[in-house]
Amino acid sequence: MYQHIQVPDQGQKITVNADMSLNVPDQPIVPYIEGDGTGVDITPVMLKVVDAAVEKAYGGRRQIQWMEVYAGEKATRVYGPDVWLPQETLDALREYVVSIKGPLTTPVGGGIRSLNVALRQELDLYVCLRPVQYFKGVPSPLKEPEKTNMVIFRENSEDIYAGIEYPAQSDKARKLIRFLQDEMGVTKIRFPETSGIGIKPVSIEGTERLVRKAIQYAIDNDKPSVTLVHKGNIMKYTEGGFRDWGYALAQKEFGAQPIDGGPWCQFANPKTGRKIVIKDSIADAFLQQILLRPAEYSVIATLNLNGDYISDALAAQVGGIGIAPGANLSDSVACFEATHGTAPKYAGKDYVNPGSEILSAEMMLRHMGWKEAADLLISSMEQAILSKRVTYDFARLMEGATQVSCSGFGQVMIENM
Ligand SMILES: NC(=O)C1=CN([C@@H]2O[C@H](COP(=O)(O)OP(=O)(O)OC[C@H]3O[C@@H](n4cnc5c(N)ncnc54)[C@H](OP(=O)(O)O)[C@@H]3O)[C@@H](O)[C@H]2O)C=CC1
Ligand SMILES: O=C(O)CCC(=O)C(=O)O
Ligand SMILES: [Mg+2]
Repeated sequence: MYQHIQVPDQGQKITVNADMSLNVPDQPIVPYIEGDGTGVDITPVMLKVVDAAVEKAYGGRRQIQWMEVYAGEKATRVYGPDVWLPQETLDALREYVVSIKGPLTTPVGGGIRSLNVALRQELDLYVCLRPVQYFKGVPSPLKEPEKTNMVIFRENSEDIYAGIEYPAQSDKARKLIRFLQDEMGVTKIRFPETSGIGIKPVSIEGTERLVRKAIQYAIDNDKPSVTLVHKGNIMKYTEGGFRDWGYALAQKEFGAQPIDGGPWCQFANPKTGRKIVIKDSIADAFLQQILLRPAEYSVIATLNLNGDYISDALAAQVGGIGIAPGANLSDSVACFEATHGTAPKYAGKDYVNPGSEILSAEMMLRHMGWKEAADLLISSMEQAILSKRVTYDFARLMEGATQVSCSGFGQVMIENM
């Protein structure tokens, strides 16, 4: 029994088998978080468009029973002023296995820590999976945007996102700095009296489980390469560790052999026989190469902060974060969410592109094995874009476009199913 979550009368839970495959009933109960800011605009549109696709694909035989759960500002209205991420929200997301969320606001500087990060950490959703793919007709700053076709595996549970940091001039910052100076012989904190300080944990286990998923994805989807993106020349034992442990895992678990003495290595895809190259790139160079030579990159495995930057940069190459979907995954639980945030200046205006959250739902349907409904979301979005009835973000860059609202774009998609 929940305090504020209303479990739908109809429908059943999705369950997980011992081999981590899913049992998906025809009427699964799927929790959703509306989200802050533009969440109030895009989430209702996503629900409506997904319902229409499921109805069209299965003619009433299948239907999602949506169950609202609360986080962020809405949670504080439902549960009380300081309750941002209620325990029963976490319980429900775990218990119902597959869920979707709108964006949640995190203040800069002080205030609450990120609820998005907290959710990933509490549920150990260690993979942030963000596919970046071009839709025909989308305006892009690149001449050949179709050459950008990558899938980001961003480590979601550690790195500087662990939130171990202390404000400048606080007792804890002073204590930690004194410890570093007195016990660890550190002399290079330039202004010790006024430094805020943060800690960046990166582990062998955390790296291995992420890189394993990235390589398995390359095998399952017949991809030519996995690139480990890091800044290991500077952060040798965290980002450099990630690179070394990633290569070691590829050799140990997938039988990869060094190319020309390494460190790049390769193995034959056991499903197709085609070779998969494991390579690495230093993050700053990588950010220029994805613009200049995007076709050379396919699956990307990277740490939390790099993955955050790279996600938005790659999204821009194929038309922006209006159509950038994502998933947060553990071995059993999945919570889907857009790459973008709450875009507060547009909140409540029925204005922004709901495409990222709809495409996140497309990933969710595919994860559930509801391929026909997922395919309908893709084809109807393609049609909507080709007909140039698009939201402001595309309309301002397209010639001859008709600008539609957030809900209007949902309606155009439904008409195209
Ligand atoms: N997973 C999550 O819940 C995330 C939450 N956040 C949080 O969101 C808040 C705002 O962050 P901010 O840095 O402004 O980043 P946002 O991603 O919210 O917005 C940045 C810009 O991206 C464009 N954009 C965002 N959403 C859409 C959309 N649906 N359709 C079209 N364009 C869009 C807009 O560009 P333009 O101005 O050009 O129109 C917007 O100004 C912060 O509190 C941040 O912490 C951020 C990222 C992820
Ligand atoms: O948690 C936040 O507020 C921002 C997170 C973010 O930018 C991301 O996950 O891409
Ligand atoms: Mg981000």
